[in-house]
Amino acid sequence: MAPQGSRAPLEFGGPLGAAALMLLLPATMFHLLLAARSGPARLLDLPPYLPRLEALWSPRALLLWFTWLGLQVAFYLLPARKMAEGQELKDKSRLRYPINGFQALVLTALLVGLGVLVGLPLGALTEMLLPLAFVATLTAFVFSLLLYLKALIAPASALAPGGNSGNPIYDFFLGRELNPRIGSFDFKYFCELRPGLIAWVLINLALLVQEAELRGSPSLAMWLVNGFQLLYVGDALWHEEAVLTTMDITHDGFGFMLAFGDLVWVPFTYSLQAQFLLYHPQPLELPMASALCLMNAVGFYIFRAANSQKNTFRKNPSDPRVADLETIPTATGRQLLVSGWWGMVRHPNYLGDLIMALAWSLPCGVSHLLPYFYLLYFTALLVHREARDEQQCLQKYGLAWHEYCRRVPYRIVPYVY
Ligand SMILES: NC(=O)C1=CN([C@@H]2O[C@H](COP(=O)(O)OP(=O)(O)OC[C@H]3O[C@@H](n4cnc5c(N)ncnc54)[C@H](OP(=O)(O)O)[C@@H]3O)[C@@H](O)[C@H]2O)C=CC1
Ligand SMILES: CC(C)CCC[C@@H](C)[C@H]1CC=C2C3=C(CC[C@@]21C)[C@@]1(C)CC[C@H](O)C(C)(C)[C@@H]1CC3
Repeated sequence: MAPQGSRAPLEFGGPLGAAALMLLLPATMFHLLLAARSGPARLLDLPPYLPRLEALWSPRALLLWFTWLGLQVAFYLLPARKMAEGQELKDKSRLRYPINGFQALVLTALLVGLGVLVGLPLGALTEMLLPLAFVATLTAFVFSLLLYLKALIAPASALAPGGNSGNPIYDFFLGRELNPRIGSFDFKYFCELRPGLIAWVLINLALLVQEAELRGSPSLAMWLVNGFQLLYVGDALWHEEAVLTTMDITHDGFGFMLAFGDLVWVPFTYSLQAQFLLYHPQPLELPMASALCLMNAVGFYIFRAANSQKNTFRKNPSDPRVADLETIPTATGRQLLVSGWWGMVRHPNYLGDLIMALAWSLPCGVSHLLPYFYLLYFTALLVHREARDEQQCLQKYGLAWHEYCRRVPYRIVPYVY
């Protein structure tokens, strides 16, 4: 049952928008997978061909996918170096989460390395991307249905503010329960980082290995894309605790949007640049490669410094690294930073992330739009996310938020937006 009197305004275009997204997102992903391996590799053309069911359905892919999920569950259940507490919930309690995502990345790397040493054909994974994406999509639908049903028996205090409109399509998409768990196993926290992000870099690596098999050695562009994205994923898992304060964990329910986004969209579309490079090798000279390394480093520096500054401040405002920063008090007792990174624009971390997104696409040259899909999608996602966050902050902080917006007028790009 939805909690009475607490209906949140509908997001994502309501039930119609949610239904459209549930069709459009998988369709877009399959289009990208097919276009990347087609000769013309055109983002805006109709799909080069429609795959037959035999090309999509493979029991081997199903087995591989469930083995992958099982492996990551096993790594999640291993003893963690630290247990972190999440944000305070409606009933004033706090959930505890294991911090062992980076350990899962290292263990996966060791296992895959061992596999390759004994003859595992890692490059062959690139031939299975289509059936893997298909079984992963089916899994995401079934999983979201189970989450929806589980939420029917959850107490009102466990429900998310957004996904309880009473419309089944909308609630299925957005997710009804905030932190669905069985015992201490937290489904949303588990899915947010590990299976999708680690699969992303593993797919990238398989594409690099396949390129080496086809052409004798991996191209410089492929090395760059692999290196940049591995840094991003390694950083996310190293700073795993920070995910506990993102809106995905604190605000959004766990439904199709995040289940599909985390488990399917991330590994199969975020690896698009490496997929494109395998089928469309691009020349890249050393001076250009150095410039792209610099661009990625600048983006990463802004992204990491801004995120760490906010996390340090939220954990302990008197920490010497942030104690001198100027702040605005709010009625909630919390403060808002108005100097340092958060005094430049209201989302400096998004700016850094966008600069990195550009550095990941440029190694693919400028002859095709396809490798720029991530940059285009990500810009739209962050602009929309920024607007959602703004709404939530306005509700939380009221006048203090208005004051912050007056003092820091630009959202993401100084003097532009
Ligand atoms: N690669 C990808 O696909 C994606 C990456 N990201 C990345 O994830 C990271 C996290 O992003 P996201 O969860 O959207 O949001 P943020 O990390 O930007 O967090 C927003 C929250 O920060 C707090 N805040 C805002 N302004 C201030 C301030 N001036 N002083 C102190 N606290 C402030 C508010 O929460 P409160 O006050 O309650 O603490 C606000 O709700 C970003 O780096 C983003 O780029 C995000 C989405 C997708
Ligand atoms: C396509 C759908 C409409 C929306 C799906 C969105 C999801 C793919 C993203 C929502 C927030 C995300 C975050 C990351 C990955 C993408 C999703 C799941 C993130 C884990 C990437 C790595 C970063 O360092 C991070 C800050 C940990 C990110 C957190 C948010």
